[in-house]
Amino acid sequence: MAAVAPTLARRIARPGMLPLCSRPQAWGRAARQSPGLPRAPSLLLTQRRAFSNNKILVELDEGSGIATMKLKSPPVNSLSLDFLTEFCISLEKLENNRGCRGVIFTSAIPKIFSSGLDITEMCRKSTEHYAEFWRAVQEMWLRVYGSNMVTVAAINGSSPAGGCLLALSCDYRIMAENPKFSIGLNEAQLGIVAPFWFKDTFVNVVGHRVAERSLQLGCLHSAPEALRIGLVDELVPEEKLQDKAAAVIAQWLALPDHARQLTKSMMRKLVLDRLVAHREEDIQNFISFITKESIQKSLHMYMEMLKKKKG
Ligand SMILES: CC/C=C\CCC/C=C/C(=O)SCCNC(=O)CCNC(=O)[C@H](O)C(C)(C)COP(=O)(O)OP(=O)(O)OC[C@H]1O[C@@H](n2cnc3c(N)ncnc32)[C@H](O)[C@@H]1OP(=O)(O)O
Repeated sequence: MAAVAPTLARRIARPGMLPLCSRPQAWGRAARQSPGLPRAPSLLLTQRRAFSNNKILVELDEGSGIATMKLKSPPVNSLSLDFLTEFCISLEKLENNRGCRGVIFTSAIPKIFSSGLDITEMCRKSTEHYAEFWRAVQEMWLRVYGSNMVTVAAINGSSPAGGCLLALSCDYRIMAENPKFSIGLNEAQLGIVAPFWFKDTFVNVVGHRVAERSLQLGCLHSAPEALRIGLVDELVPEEKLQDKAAAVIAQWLALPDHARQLTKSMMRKLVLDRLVAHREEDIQNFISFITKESIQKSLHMYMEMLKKKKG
């Protein structure tokens, strides 16, 4: 894993290279193993494979074909460049493993699913750094939103902004029914703007009106409210979250893979293609926005506010 990471990091970062996700993902790929094929009962019970790098723990149950990607980057699972690189490597490994047909994303950090993009990656850095970071953010979204596998977010904590985007990019969202946990695209509260593909993903889940209001106000919705507006699909007690997520994936995998995958592609292709077609422009747009002095000040003030809240 350590030997692969720098290569992939470079591939994500180099503007001249074909983006990894320009390869067909949810479309044009051979279907995975068809459902309903008998599996040896012993496999169902025993075969588990785990691999881990620094920030993500991956466990694959070979009997069911369901993997769990546990985010474990203390203190708050912020999406740093290193984290995003590891995330994409882990997901690519699963995507290339024909024995894996579904993934659960969850957190190993109590009370926090992900705190969103690492704000320090957006403060006082070089243009080259911003380009590399933003390409990695795009890559994460392209890979999850375009995945051939069934993807479920088991949201066991708060999930603002980029963390919410990760959940929104899945096929299904289950949240722990703790009213203290919140989720939403709160970028406006930081004085920044959710990019068009964050917005498109949000609109595709909750509809235009709810998305517009929530985005303009930078809302963080409590778990019950998230359920009410359709931002998450169901709430369950935290201790039942993982079992429920696996049960949902099994249900989705009961359908023929090719039909599910082509349908997913049909629903998502337009939005995915829009970013793929405008990837470099989107990076330049991010750079010109984030390097504005007023934006840097806003981010600085927000970080100070987080620190004060703590003290
Ligand atoms: C053209 C387009 C331009 C721009 C688009 C950019 C899109 C941006 C998307 C984003 O995702 S921006 C990030 C938004 N995230 C947030 O607003 C979350 C902020 N964090 C919190 O609300 C809380 O930290 C919490 C996640 C609810 C956890 O609270 P808790 O009380 O448990 O921890 P604490 O606040 O003390 O934080 C611990 C530690 O972690 C630091 N931290 C928190 N979040 C981030 C983050 N996103 N990035 C970097 N660092 C983060 C926090 O400052 C503390 O640090 P310290 O221990 O050094 O004080």
